[in-house]
Amino acid sequence: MTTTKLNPELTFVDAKTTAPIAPVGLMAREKFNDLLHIPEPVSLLLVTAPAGYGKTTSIAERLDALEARTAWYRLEESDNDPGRFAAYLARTLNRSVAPELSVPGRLRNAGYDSLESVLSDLLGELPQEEEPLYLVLDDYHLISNPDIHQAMRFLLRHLPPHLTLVIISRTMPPLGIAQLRMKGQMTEITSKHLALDADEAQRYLEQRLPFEVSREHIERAVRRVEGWISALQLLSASSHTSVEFSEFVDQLELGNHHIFEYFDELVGQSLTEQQRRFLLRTCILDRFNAAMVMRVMDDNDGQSLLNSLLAMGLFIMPADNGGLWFRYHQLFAVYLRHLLSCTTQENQRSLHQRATDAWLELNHAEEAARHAVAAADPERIRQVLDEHGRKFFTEGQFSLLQKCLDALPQSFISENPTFTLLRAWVAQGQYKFDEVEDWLSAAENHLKATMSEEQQKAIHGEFSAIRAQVAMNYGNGNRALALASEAVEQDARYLPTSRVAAASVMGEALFVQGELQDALDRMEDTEHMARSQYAHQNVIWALCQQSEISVAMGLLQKAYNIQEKAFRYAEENRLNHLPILEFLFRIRSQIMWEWHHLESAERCALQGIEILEAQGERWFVQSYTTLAKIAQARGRQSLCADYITKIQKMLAAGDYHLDWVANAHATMLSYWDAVRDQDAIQRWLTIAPAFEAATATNHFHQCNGRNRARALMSLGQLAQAEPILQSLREVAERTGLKTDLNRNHISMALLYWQQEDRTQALEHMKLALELASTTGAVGSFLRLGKVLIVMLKALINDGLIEGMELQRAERLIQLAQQQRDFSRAIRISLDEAIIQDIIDRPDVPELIRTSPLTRREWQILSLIHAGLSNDQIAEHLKVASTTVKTHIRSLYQKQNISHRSEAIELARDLLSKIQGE
Ligand SMILES: Nc1ncnc2c1ncn2[C@@H]1O[C@H](COP(=O)(O)OP(=O)(O)OP(=O)(O)O)[C@@H](O)[C@H]1O
Repeated sequence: MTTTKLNPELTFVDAKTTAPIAPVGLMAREKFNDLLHIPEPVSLLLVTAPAGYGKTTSIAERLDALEARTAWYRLEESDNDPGRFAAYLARTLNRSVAPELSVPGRLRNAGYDSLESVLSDLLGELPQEEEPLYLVLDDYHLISNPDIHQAMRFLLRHLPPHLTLVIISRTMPPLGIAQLRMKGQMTEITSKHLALDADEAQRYLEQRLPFEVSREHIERAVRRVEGWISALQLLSASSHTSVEFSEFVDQLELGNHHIFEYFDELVGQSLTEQQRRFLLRTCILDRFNAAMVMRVMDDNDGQSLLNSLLAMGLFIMPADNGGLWFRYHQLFAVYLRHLLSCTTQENQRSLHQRATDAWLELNHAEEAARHAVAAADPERIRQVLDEHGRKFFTEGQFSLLQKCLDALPQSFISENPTFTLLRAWVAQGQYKFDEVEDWLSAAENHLKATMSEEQQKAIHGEFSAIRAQVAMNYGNGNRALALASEAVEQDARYLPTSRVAAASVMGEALFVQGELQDALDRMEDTEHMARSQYAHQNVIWALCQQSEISVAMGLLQKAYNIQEKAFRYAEENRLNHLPILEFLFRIRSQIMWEWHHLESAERCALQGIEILEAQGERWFVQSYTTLAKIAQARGRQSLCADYITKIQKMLAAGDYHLDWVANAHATMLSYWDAVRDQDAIQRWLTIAPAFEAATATNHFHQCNGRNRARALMSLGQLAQAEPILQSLREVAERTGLKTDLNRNHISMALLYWQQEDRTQALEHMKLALELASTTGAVGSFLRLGKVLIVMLKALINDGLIEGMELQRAERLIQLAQQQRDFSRAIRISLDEAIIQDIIDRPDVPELIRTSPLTRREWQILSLIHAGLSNDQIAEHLKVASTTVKTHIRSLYQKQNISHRSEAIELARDLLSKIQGE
């Protein structure tokens, strides 16, 4: 404790003892209410996070919003002087809560011997009220004087119950935090809490950006900046269009000049040589602890080195719950790696080699593999793969495996059956089927000379499993079944999951051939085999396949339950980061879309994107397809258009399975139909995948066929569409593809409606509604747009449905009314059912009731509204132009109309009442 007397001569700066001024566009952060508004006030509220994380602003905003009594003291370096510290502390209490304090006067005159005696007097003089008081010490990391720390510890020991000390700091203050934490006397707010989540970021950005940004881009931005508000501020100030926005976000991975400058200032000159070396050497690591630091730094006291860095308040974040592992903030890591690349002081390759060895010593194979790859060190890669390659595979670490295998010389692979199998499976997973065969043949040639016949037979069996998978992907079910049956008989010697894989292919082949029950049984067996081998990837895959088969059978609830099982398995085995999980999220989002739970569908699609982010955009086709469907269902045209453009580009650039392609095409066609882009539909027809009714024994061939029919329907070529739908229906009925049957009936209802065959249209709609009782389909109905309302109303008015179907129809009408269409013109026709509905409404214009129109006049009104000329109307109704004119005259007279525009207005008004627009 200091011995000099504390009686400073000061001219006070008022801003230091005033709460900060709120920035323009201050965003409320209600999520802190629970932490701040606790019934029993704690002694210490500790707010720690790196610079610019919103510590000061958030706490000021919340304390103000909660109308808490506060005293602020904003610290600077110069406040390390105890006299100055005491004077400002007394002043802030004096100004904010206790105008009668004698301490400031005594400090000025006689002075005090110690900070503790100042604090004792202050505590004694504070009003003893019950109302909570928050004493905020902002920027406490600037305090380095041990006397002040000691005084604060004294204060914490003697705080009255109504007083909470709020410490805002970039570093952990040395105030005996561990004890307070154990005693439950403190609340902590860290970067984890301060980081903006996607909802907050959306609110924050929407306020600042003059253009619309998709949720997907917002989530990506939040992930890249880890919710760091200052980076989001920079992002919003730097982007003027949504394209600039996403470019800025993408660029962050490579580095951003402004952010580098910010870090330059932050790190500044304050580093010792050893600390600098520490930063450069550890920035290549995804995470580190004291032991790791010791190894990469060749230092025998890793802990104290780590502590000295943590005390600097840099962007070092906790990487586990135990507080032993740390990592750099992603943007800070990019900055440090940039510095590393600009220096010759360190040899990056040897850093990575050292890291490989260190991780292997700690038995962290994945990290070891990543560093061995970064070091481009084949021997080390071989070592990692020898020990852990199979585990990477069963766990589904395909992209890591690929990187390892890419870095190995070809000969390393062909001489090793396990490496060859890994290589070939990875290639097949990336749809590089030709490469699969190349790898397998190369190994067979090589191994012929060195292996016994018995060994070769074993290898052949395992190779057959992968050849079966390739045959499957080429759509050759029979060959796949033959090869898989061979493989399933063979014990797996080189890759433990070969038999599981073969069993899975058999299930898939049966599925594709429309043998749904057998396929399901097979996939259940596969799941059990995979479980017994802890082959996580295969377990999830088998469950996803079971879910897909159940969807095909029309059992969407069952499919949902199977997905739940898969999610549980993933959670129990901590697999949430595995790429295969994207498959699970994707099929979950498809069910959610069908059930019209658009928010959940969107959430799942976005989670899929997050999981596959590191693998590259090529894999987002399916997620983008779902997002486009959701955008369409929400009537968000430009967003939907963006996704459609992206999907088109991706399909043009890559080779995808028909399942993905057909699904994407369905969405593209639906979009073009909604915006009436007939040229696009026409063009699509010229390049559309071939369709053969005989092969439509699975959902993707069914979807592909339906796409063709829907395209023809959009172009008015109804007669050509009809036989396609008929054949799809027949195959779906025969094989039990209930979901497809449901969708086929919906399409057929539309087809016959367009052909003005009301009876057939309604019959198919009725069948579709009946099937929907088990499928729960909603999305497929709503895709029809507003015409659905007319058909359903006709069904109801004609008394053709009752019970469950009636209820479903009413619900669908409601949803279709709420749905926003892209097209400005309302496209439904004034069918009898709709006309009746209009006449029955209390809010229709009087003349509609008093001078009723004939059926023909209604038809003509509808066609005028659709934008047809008199000649076109005559042609459409197959009557003479003069007849049309006569009807129009009568219609105008009855409704007291003199211009065509008034007729259009009248029709729009009437239809809008029915459609909910
Ligand atoms: N709730 C909010 N609404 C609007 N802007 C905010 C909000 N929170 C923080 N900001 C802005 O973010 C930036 C950083 O906030 P702030 O200064 O509070 O961070 P900090 O963590 O206290 O930083 P430092 O450690 O540098 O003191 C500021 O420009 C601030 O205006």
